[in-house]
Amino acid sequence: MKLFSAKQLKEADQATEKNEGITSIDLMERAAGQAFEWIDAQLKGQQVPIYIFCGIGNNGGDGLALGRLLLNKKYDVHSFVVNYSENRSKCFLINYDRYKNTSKEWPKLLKSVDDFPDIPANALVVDAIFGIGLNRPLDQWVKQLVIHINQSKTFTIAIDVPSGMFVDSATPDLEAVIEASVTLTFQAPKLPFFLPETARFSNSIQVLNIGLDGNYLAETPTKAKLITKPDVQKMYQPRDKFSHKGTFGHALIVGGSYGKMGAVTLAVKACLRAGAGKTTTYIPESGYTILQTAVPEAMVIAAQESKHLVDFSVSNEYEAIAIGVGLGTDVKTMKGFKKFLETNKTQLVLDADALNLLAQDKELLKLLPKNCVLTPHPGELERLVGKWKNDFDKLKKTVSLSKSIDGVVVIKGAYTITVYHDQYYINSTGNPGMATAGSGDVLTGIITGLIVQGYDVLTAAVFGVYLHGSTGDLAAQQTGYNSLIAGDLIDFLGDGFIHLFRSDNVPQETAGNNRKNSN
Ligand SMILES: NC(=O)C1=CN([C@@H]2O[C@H](COP(=O)(O)OP(=O)(O)OC[C@H]3O[C@@H](n4cnc5c(N)ncnc54)[C@H](O)[C@@H]3O)[C@@H](O)[C@H]2O)[C@H](O)CC1
Ligand SMILES: [K+]
Repeated sequence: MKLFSAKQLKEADQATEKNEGITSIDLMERAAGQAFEWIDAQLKGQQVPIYIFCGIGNNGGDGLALGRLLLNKKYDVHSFVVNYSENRSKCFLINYDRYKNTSKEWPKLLKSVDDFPDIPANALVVDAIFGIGLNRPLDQWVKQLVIHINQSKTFTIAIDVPSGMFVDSATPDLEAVIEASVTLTFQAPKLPFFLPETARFSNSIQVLNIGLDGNYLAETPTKAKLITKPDVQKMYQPRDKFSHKGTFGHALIVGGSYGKMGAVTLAVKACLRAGAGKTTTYIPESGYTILQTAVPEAMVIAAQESKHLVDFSVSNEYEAIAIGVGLGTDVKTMKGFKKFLETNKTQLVLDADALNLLAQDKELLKLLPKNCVLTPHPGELERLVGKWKNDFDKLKKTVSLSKSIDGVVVIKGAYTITVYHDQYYINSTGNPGMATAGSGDVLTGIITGLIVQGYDVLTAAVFGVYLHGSTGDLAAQQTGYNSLIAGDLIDFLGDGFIHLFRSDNVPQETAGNNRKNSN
């Protein structure tokens, strides 16, 4: 699903008006009508005081049109115009008149803190102060109004975006943003709904289709995409009946150190479950028995050194090498790692301590082969690219890193973002249960397993991240969040694949039953 910028949404707006022969006021009526339908379907006529705060632009116009529709359906509506400027938009003014013709009670004008109404605890608040047109910090008194609404702790519905949130750049003041209970957003979600600093303001997103021009939406490329099930269904490569294990590649997992062999165990198991034809691990000698016992399906090459890897001389028979899980950052390991990078030509997935070694000596980044995949969590990313000022700056820095290595960078988090050059692929699956030791090792294994099967690195990263998250969601239905452990992600990976082509409406019990049947 494409995430359009504010500028693109305005262009889509114009294309719709031109191609459908409608005016912007018709489009606003459509948007407000959709918001009305949604709210009416929840309230079903229930009488609660509805407090609508409208700005003076088109977001405010939406709010007034919505207020009129609610009044027509005999809801108890109280409207306020937040008079932050004299530059009222045309569509706002038309809806202002229409509102006055519907209601005996005119919207109350708010001009300063003194005008703020008390908001009853049982009120439903509608935030239509600012939408995608916000382009500078809020005036002090408008910020106070936002704080006043947030402090009311009432159920708050944001129209299009929570007011105060910037769509295409960093939100300058995180205290001046509406904390929406639900965000009714038009046509497509907006990028900051998924970024760590701002996601909490747009809890529970409902996308309302207002029928913007289909051609414009289809043909306009966006920097950011939200990756959902239909996107990954297209990525899946079905298996040929006459395929054999050689068809699906050979992966090498390099890592492990004394006390951290579990990381390699998890990665190699995940790699096999993701579908790699063959896997080999290259580990310090002390891990030999552990690996052979824990994963009989994997081959093991034990290095001479017992506790840390020092020498990384591996053959070039693999389609991809994952390096870093449980590796450690011993000085001798660093030396060997550098030597390995100087000669290696195989596709790489770099995680954990391999990223920490790269961060210790950034010159090593120049030795990476084209099209490698880096999977940092925010701490590892910061060590690689330096401190960022905000989420947009973080993306910018990650884009630079991706371009400089000509590879893929996966920023792990609640909404994992895969960055390739200046494209962002935002993942929509996963849950807080996955914040557990070893979860990242499993992801490394999945991505590597997909690459060796023939998925290109970008697809392997985007698809792998989605699968990792959806598998976590399926696992959590059985374990709950607290009890989910990384090994569960491996156990449920098969369900993750099967679920790709199953209806989303499968009840949780059915998913659970299927799992039991398959065991
Ligand atoms: N195509 C669509 O997506 C549709 C969008 N609709 C709604 O329209 C808004 C966007 O409306 P717009 O008038 O462009 O902007 P806002 O209402 O968000 O803001 C009003 C106006 O205020 C000025 N401004 C910006 N920052 C500040 C500030 N800090 N203080 C004071 N004034 C400020 C700026 O000039 C803005 O233009 C969209 O979100 C939807 O809700 C349509 O209804 C349907 C089609
Ligand atoms: K809003």
